[in-house]
Amino acid sequence: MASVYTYDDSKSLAHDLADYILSKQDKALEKGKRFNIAVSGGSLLKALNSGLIQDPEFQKKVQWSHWHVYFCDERIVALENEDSNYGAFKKLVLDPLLETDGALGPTCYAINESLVGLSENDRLAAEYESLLPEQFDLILLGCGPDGHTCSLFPGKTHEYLLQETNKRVAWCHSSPKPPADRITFTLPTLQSAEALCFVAEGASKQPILERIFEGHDTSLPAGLVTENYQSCVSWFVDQAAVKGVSVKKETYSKK
Ligand SMILES: O=C1O[C@H](COP(=O)(O)O)[C@@H](O)[C@H](O)[C@H]1O
Repeated sequence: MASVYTYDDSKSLAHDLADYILSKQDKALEKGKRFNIAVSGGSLLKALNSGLIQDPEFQKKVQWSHWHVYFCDERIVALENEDSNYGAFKKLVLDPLLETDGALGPTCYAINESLVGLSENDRLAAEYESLLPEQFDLILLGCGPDGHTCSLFPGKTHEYLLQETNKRVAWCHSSPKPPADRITFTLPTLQSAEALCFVAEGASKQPILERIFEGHDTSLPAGLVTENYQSCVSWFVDQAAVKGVSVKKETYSKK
């Protein structure tokens, strides 16, 4: 079963999330020199800023120079565009890190910006796929109010993304949430990860979490991932996101 950890406020959620991420970092570095992590965009990044950058307990424990950071999905826009997930990660994690004394940053894998706007989106996805490690130690996921995760959207129009069995990264066109063109990890990439971790906060997520946890709704990509890969899935949520939802809430224990 997926683990669901619930918090009263964003700060304590971010604290335990950072602890969880570091337990995966340490486990990966016991085996080798790299921590292969993929991050999503959106609200998750604020939690990373709070837990990994601002929280004094963790600042010194993050071994950034061993981190290899990939993006679960990316909007096909210039990296400086305000819609870029890399751009948002830079603003909330990389730039603040520069202000931290002596900290070496992670290695980040962004899309090939020179292909943006050239109608070469399949190539852009394939190039990004060629950068991926064989397996991720951890993939950090968001969940949109419509139940999307990465840029895997619910509904017939985007079913082709969930049906993808060969490609590890696919081009998502006509995204219901702008911008329209994106690339996204596919289910095989998520399935092969050591650990998958969702973060969802706020009352706007409650109706969809009810469908995921109570309804076990696999028509929603976030629900499908939760149901199919249960044992390696964790959710960090706040009270507002699961208000009135019947789900077994666990207490996170420090690893
Ligand atoms: O469009 C996207 O949305 C999801 C969810 O974002 P949130 O702000 O509702 O948490 C995000 O995980 C994904 O990376 C992003 O491209």
